[in-house]
Amino acid sequence: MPANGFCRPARKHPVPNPSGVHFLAAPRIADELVRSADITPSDLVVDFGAGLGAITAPLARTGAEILAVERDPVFVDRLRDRLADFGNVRVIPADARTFSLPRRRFAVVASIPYAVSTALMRRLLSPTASALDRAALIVEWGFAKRLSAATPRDLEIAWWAARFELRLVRRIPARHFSPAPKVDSAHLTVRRRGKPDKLADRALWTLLQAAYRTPRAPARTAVAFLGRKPHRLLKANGIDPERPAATVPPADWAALARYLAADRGLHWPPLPKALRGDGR
Ligand SMILES: C[S@@+](CC[C@H](N)C(=O)[O-])C[C@H]1O[C@@H](n2cnc3c(N)ncnc32)[C@H](O)[C@@H]1O
Repeated sequence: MPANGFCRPARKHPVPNPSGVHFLAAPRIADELVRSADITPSDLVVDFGAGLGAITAPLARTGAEILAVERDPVFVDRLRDRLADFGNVRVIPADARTFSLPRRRFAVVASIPYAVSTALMRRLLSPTASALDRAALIVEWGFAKRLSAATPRDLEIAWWAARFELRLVRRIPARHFSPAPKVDSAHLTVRRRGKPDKLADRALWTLLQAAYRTPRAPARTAVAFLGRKPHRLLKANGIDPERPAATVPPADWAALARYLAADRGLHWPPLPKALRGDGR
């Protein structure tokens, strides 16, 4: 392994790359990514699409327990050779879309393949039973913009953003990958907001459904079904009652849901199965 532990595409022994994989070729960016996830030796971290280890290697040096998931058997072999000296890294030949997610609290640090970004985010962020705590990801620029927009464009992203802080850290120009892709990427961080609360999650889903059913209608109409005084309720929770429902920050809906979950006079329908499961 090179002294800095980074895995650039090897020039002397080229790896077949028929699928046009874009390897990260900027060690500084991999370091920043790992640093932004605050990884400590007690963490369990998954690197999805580990490739030749550009991110796995700096992750290994944190001393955390690392699961490096990679679908391509050629990369799996190269990765195993390269990281053989690290007892804290397990290279797992698997598809990120079906790999069994850890049951205990975990973090993800990865440059995830563009083609599976949505499927992976759905597995990590949608189920209330997901044990994901935080993530630092390299994703396609447009995807990062959609996820971190102040006004989520649909119910699914609002559900993610209400329970996780989704922050666009910086743009990563295409030239930092080899071969360079057509579009730029982004460093995106994900952090769970507060502790999971089953009843508050049910309240949140009900509120978001109401808000995104008529996204341009004032927020007060979205909460009218509760049978509480909408103006007073929203104002007391820092939400402008006249604001279009879909422009209310997802974190504000989450705070309102926690407040309402304490109201024993209200009953919340169970979550759909896809939102309850643990993504496994
Ligand atoms: C963008 S490259 C990133 C490689 C490496 N992490 C890096 O930063 O240089 C994506 C990697 O994901 C792998 N991959 C693609 N689809 C996958 C899937 N469904 N499950 C697991 N790995 C996948 C590819 O083989 C490739 O190694």
